[in-house]
Amino acid sequence: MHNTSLLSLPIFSSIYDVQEVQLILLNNPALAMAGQWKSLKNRRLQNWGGVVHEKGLLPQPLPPWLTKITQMICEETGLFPSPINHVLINEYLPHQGIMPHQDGPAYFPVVAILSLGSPAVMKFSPHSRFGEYNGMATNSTTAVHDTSENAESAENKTGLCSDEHDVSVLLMPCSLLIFKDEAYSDYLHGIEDSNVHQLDKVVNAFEWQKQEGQEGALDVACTDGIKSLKRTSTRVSLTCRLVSKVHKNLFKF
Ligand SMILES: O=C(O)CCC(=O)C(=O)O
Ligand SMILES: [Fe+2]
Repeated sequence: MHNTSLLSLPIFSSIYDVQEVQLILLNNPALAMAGQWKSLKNRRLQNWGGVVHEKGLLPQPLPPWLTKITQMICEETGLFPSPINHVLINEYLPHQGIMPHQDGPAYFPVVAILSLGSPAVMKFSPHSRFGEYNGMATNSTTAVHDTSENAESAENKTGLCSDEHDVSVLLMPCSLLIFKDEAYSDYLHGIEDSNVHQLDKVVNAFEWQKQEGQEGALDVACTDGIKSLKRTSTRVSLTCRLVSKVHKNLFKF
């Protein structure tokens, strides 16, 4: 994919402050309850809204403290044809991330990620090049997943080839990232397992530049002219999506 196509990607169509939401969430006991978390190799996960299968969702109602947020996202963005019905909460320690992956086919192709806590950088890499470089069909070489958990077992191939078409986004606390269209279908997204994230390809550098020198600004280091974000505390994210096909009964699949 060419740079022009990358520039026209509507992946940052809505980034706005949701400080009120952070207050609701960080005061919510469900987030603190150990029993709600599933520990994965490199992060912890809470699954809300039911079980996602390839053919649809076996639903469970979202709790009111989550629908408050998902309704707000639907209303503000106008991008979801029906209410968001599935939310994953991921928790990352400073050295943790999520492998490059593509979200599964069960989801409506618009993703809203609310970031809380420590900032981090998410990288979008075109996955057509995985096919080119590895001589395999694109879909079989990417970590397409339904629940985020399968991303753990996928092989990370980002080191194999040029990253000139990669695009990175700084995920600031209390921001909402929406990605859709080509960003959903033609790109993998991931967060590096490192407590230092490079800022040189970040498209929304103004987000941290406007805070430079101020109290509470990002912890940025500069080595050989390259600026990097130092991750020092936990990040929590809410990945909000819509599974269009909802099954009331497992046996009707
Ligand atoms: O934590 C994030 O920002 C990304 C999570 C994600 O990509 C996913 O749950 O599919
Ligand atoms: Fe994802």
